[in-house]
Amino acid sequence: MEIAVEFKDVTKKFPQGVKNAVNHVSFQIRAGELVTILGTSGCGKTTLMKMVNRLYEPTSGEIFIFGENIRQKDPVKLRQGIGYVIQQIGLFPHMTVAKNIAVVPEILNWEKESIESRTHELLRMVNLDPEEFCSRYPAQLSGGQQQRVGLARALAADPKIMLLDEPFGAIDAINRGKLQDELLSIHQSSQKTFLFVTHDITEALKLGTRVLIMDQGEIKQFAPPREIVNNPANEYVASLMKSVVEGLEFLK
Ligand SMILES: Nc1ncnc2c1ncn2[C@@H]1O[C@H](COP(=O)(O)OP(=O)(O)OP(=O)(O)O)[C@@H](O)[C@H]1O
Repeated sequence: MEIAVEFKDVTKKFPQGVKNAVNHVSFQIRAGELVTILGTSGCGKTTLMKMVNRLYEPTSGEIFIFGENIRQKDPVKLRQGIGYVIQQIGLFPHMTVAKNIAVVPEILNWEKESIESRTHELLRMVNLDPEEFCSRYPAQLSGGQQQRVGLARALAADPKIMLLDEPFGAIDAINRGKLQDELLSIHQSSQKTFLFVTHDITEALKLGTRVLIMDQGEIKQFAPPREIVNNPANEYVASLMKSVVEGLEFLK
């Protein structure tokens, strides 16, 4: 099986940081996996993710994407091939929904007709009617709709890898559940490799083909959800899983 993302002994220390934000981390992600990265606030999830598209550079260690050392790639070109969705969305406020989605295809000089048909296809994929939404501006959308457009924009140029950093963090529980289901079906139909950061244990277990659990910059377990639940590798993972069950204790 092809390896999409590989970290080899990667460490990141920020100049002001006392400890390493990411501490000697090694792992491999196979093409087509949806890996959720789970851990409490400050454990290094975002730092790990931002090294994949070179928003941060590792202090030491090497990162490979489809076998290529990303240090040898132009960061701008690298990012054009990697979709990126964050909680704060970052849609361009002065551009319509259609223009927002078309940003990368336009940079890549796609034909006008291809851009238009791709925009419509993507809006349908994230359950927004193109007729209704193409010409709206971000301020005229709900938070959940904005997040859907953010997802469509990240998918626009058909990247092989998608990075999602707490993309549904600010969405209410009902819409969050719907977006999770849509993400699962997009993942299943697209064959892309997804890395999805969350601090929500249920979300990590629901979405991940494998879950990468971090604590204090280190990997505590990297395994399929069922194995994490049935065979936690250590006390830390066991206590995380216990907290999910205990969260439902009040129902008794
Ligand atoms: N630019 C920075 N400069 C200095 N320290 C940083 C910087 N960014 C993050 N850190 C530190 O690195 C550690 C890991 O941060 P990171 O943002 O990766 O955590 P996280 O797991 O994504 O947390 P959260 O769930 O709260 O977003 C934290 O201790 C944080 O304070």
